Amino acid sequence: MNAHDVKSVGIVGARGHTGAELIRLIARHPGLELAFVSSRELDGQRVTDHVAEFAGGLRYENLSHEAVAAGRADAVVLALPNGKAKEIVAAIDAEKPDAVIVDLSADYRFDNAWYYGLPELTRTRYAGQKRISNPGCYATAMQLAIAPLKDELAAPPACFGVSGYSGAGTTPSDKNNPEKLRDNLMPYALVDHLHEREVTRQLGVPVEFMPHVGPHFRGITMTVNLWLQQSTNADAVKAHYREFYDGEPLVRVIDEAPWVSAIAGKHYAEVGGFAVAPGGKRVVIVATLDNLLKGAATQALQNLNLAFGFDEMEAIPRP
Ligand SMILES: NC(=O)C1=CN([C@@H]2O[C@H](COP(=O)(O)OP(=O)(O)OC[C@H]3O[C@@H](n4cnc5c(N)ncnc54)[C@H](OP(=O)(O)O)[C@@H]3O)[C@@H](O)[C@H]2O)C=CC1
Ligand SMILES: CC(=O)N[C@@H](CCC(=O)OP(=O)(O)O)C(=O)O
Repeated sequence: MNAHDVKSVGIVGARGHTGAELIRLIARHPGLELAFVSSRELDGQRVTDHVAEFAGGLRYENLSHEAVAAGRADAVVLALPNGKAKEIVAAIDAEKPDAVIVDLSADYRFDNAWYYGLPELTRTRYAGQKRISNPGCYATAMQLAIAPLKDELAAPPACFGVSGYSGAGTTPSDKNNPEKLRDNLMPYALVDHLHEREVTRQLGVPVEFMPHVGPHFRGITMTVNLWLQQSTNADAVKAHYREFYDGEPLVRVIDEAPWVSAIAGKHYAEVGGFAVAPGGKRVVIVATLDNLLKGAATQALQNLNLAFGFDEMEAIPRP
């Protein structure tokens, strides 16, 4: 890769869990470099002191929206909590409309002007859009589990999800308090979670989602109960999923129900289980993924690679 092909990326909210993962991924990418990393709390501190995989003298900066927009980045990744993107997007729209923006929050997932980037399911809709909304972590797991059967459904899929507590970010709450989570499983937002609406909108079929947070740090287990119109058997369902995800390095279809401990720190999702109830119309499928990687940073890198014309898997370790 020639030096002039190297694209620069700025990260806003770079102290957070997903921002740190993205710094690690960009550090190993031959075609990307970091232009800036913005954080209020870490202003002035060296990135190497927080992300060991990063080499170089770059320091975190507390940048205003205007400074972000005026920065030299070809792409800006927003890794801010929900509800914080609008003003910064407006500043970039005004100053540098051709810059790519990848937003990790939920703020643009319902906006038709933005490309929704779940590559395995939506990449054929990518047509050079510069505004990219990165899917939610649970929403990624649900869509990967349901999409191959979405046209066969007889009822809304019921999705039981359990997330590690890194899914709740770094702002202190019960959901990321290891003391309160010890020996515990915390149900929350049992109807109308944002990801329920996100998946319903993206797949075009209603889904029912019941989230929980557990005592582990990273990784999601999504167990999905699907009622089908026609009866089937486990071998047929497995074969259908293998064919649907054939050639997808970041979706591994396995026979058994996957364990979350196996995908923590991994870039791919696993989909398996494929239990079929007597009668053949009720199927249970389990998907696991690392919420910080395929559920966030790895997916953001797939989207950046797509936007810059790199191989979609560039710098993403293969299974
Ligand atoms: N965690 C996960 O598993 C996933 C998260 N996401 C989404 O990605 C985004 C980032 O998530 P995550 O990395 O977990 O978040 P964190 O809470 O870990 O980090 C958020 C970052 O944004 C900065 N920030 C700027 N403004 C605010 C503010 N008003 N309140 C709090 N923090 C602020 C933080 O502080 P500072 O400025 O001091 O650096 C920090 O750098 C969120 O929208 C989240 O919903 C999506 C998929 C998965
Ligand atoms: C355990 C936990 O709290 N998880 C978060 C989801 C994290 C995520 O993907 O959130 P966004 O849709 O906000 O990007 C939640 O349920 O809100």
